[in-house]
Amino acid sequence: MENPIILDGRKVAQDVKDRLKPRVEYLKKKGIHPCLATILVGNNPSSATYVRMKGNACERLGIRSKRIHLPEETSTEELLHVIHELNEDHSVHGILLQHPVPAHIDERAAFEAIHIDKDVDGVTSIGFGQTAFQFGRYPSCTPAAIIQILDYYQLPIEGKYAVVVGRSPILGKPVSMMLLNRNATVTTCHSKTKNLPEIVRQADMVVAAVGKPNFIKGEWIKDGAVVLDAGYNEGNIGDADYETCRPRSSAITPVPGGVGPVTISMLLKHTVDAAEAKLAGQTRHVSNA
Ligand SMILES: NC(=O)C1=CN([C@@H]2O[C@H](COP(=O)(O)OP(=O)(O)OC[C@H]3O[C@@H](n4cnc5c(N)ncnc54)[C@H](OP(=O)(O)O)[C@@H]3O)[C@@H](O)[C@H]2O)C=CC1
Ligand SMILES: Nc1nc(=O)c2c([nH]1)NC[C@@H]1CN(c3ccc(C(=O)N[C@@H](CCC(=O)O)C(=O)O)cc3)C=[N+]21
Repeated sequence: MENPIILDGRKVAQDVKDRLKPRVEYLKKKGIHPCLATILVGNNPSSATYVRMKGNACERLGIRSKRIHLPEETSTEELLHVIHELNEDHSVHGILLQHPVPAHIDERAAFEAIHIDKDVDGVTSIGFGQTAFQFGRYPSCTPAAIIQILDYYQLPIEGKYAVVVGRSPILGKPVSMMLLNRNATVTTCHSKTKNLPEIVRQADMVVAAVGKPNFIKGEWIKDGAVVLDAGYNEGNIGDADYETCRPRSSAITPVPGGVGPVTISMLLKHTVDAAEAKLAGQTRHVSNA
């Protein structure tokens, strides 16, 4: 392929945010100030950066951000307590617990503690199940971002063979479900997959969600495939080797400026959705508490 479409995540994110602005204004007029609580545990500098970016993006759009930073030595019980308090706090509409938390904490237990109405990042098992069954409100933000990019550029999903490399609970697994729900034929690969390059070579659409810099090679990419790189590694490096993948693809997300900014815009969208659901009084009917 001579001139692949460079899928401009900043443009997609701006479009999402522009459409949120009037909704935020309306909520405020009705006396509801949308609010996202972010929880950062420990001192991982890149996690701190992402959480700061999320909080700042909220505030730029007029969404309140309640930023909670807990020390590295926080116990699972202490973290659960903080989450329970946020569940009860009527001024908070969404809760984002930044992954990963320090290893001594039971991250799954912490995710599960988030009330389904406030699970704007689709991290609970109920949120995931609802995403898979197509009736839930908030899918995980990065998978939602990938779908948003495809739709913005009107790249068809139905009937395509999608290969997802990675199966984590908030990225590889849910994006596989979402692509399946859009009638793609999906293969999900992981660290025990044999012949990964051969599988990727069949794909019309490749989602890179591995967490290893430049892991997906250009030689694995079928001519004209669409490459969606969710990877975000030290030094702004994606999981797909951009220089070799780009010339073979028909469309590709760069890093930075691809999936990342759209992920943040989806988080804002889900927070506004949650505030609106509260205004409409819907949330009392859906509960995992
Ligand atoms: N842009 C954004 O908004 C976001 C970006 N990210 C980025 O996406 C990437 C993935 O994140 P995340 O899903 O949380 O990472 P995880 O580490 O949780 O998962 C990585 C997945 O990749 C698989 N994997 C590891 N090595 C190989 C291999 N050699 N061959 C095939 N599969 C392999 C693992 O397999 P197994 O299950 O067998 O261990 C696992 O399923 C990271 O770069 C992260 O920074 C993440 C979230 C949001
Ligand atoms: N519960 C949870 N949900 C997440 O969605 C989540 C998480 N935990 N843990 C960590 C990863 C990482 N992540 C990023 C989001 C945006 C950018 C982003 O916007 N990056 C900009 C660059 C920003 C810059 O560094 O200047 C870009 O790609 O253009 C990057 C990474 C979300 N994550």
